[in-house]
Amino acid sequence: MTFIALLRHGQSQWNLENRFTGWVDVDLTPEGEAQARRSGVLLADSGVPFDKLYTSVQTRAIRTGNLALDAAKLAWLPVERSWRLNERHYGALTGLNKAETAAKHGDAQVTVWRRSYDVPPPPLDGGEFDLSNDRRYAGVDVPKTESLKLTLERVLPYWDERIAPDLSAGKNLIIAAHGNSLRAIMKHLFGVADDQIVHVEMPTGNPLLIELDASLKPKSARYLDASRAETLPASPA
Ligand SMILES: O=C(O)[C@H](O)COP(=O)(O)O
Repeated sequence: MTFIALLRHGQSQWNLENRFTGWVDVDLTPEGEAQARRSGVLLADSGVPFDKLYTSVQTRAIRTGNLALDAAKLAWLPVERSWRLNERHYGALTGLNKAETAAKHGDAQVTVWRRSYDVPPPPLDGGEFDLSNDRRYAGVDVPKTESLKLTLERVLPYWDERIAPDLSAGKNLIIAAHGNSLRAIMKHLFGVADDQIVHVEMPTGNPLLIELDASLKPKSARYLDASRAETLPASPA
């Protein structure tokens, strides 16, 4: 049996301020750092011998992974990072306050932008949150906006080429990433229907430990901090 732990970064400064973040490189709050350390203790307590950490190239996920590994006494684990595990790009919503945006455009529209499968927010048109010249993205066609579908379409090649082969080889993995890149992975793993993914949420800093069978289908799944768990997809495919 093989295990994968999906770990959304701990609370970030813009989680705290309730702002759309996406690809902006916002750091953890002290509470987020504590959640990351606590995640490491929970991962160690699970008894799973983890072999490798995957992260995005965003500071909040990188630091969450590092703090969790430190707390689990696993700072020696190999780490691989990819922009393909980045948060979904929030387009022109980036930087805006979520409650103010709902007051302006209505809750229904904001739910479509935040949780629908294939409706991207309006595109970002330059400005301070345009990261196309950030050297960490050299050679990457930095998106101007992404739906969850577009996010899954750029996560999946990395899953197929790097992550799935490790799992098939029997490696137990931790993926430290983001609410929506991890929702994309959950959709893929659990076979969640397009119109049901709206109901899937992932809490910050709470590892979701999934046991996979030989064909990489979930056999069981549980949040390691049960007191902050979200509902899991109804029936694993
Ligand atoms: O990018 C963000 O704003 C958050 O990390 C995820 O936000 P969401 O819950 O609005 O998808």
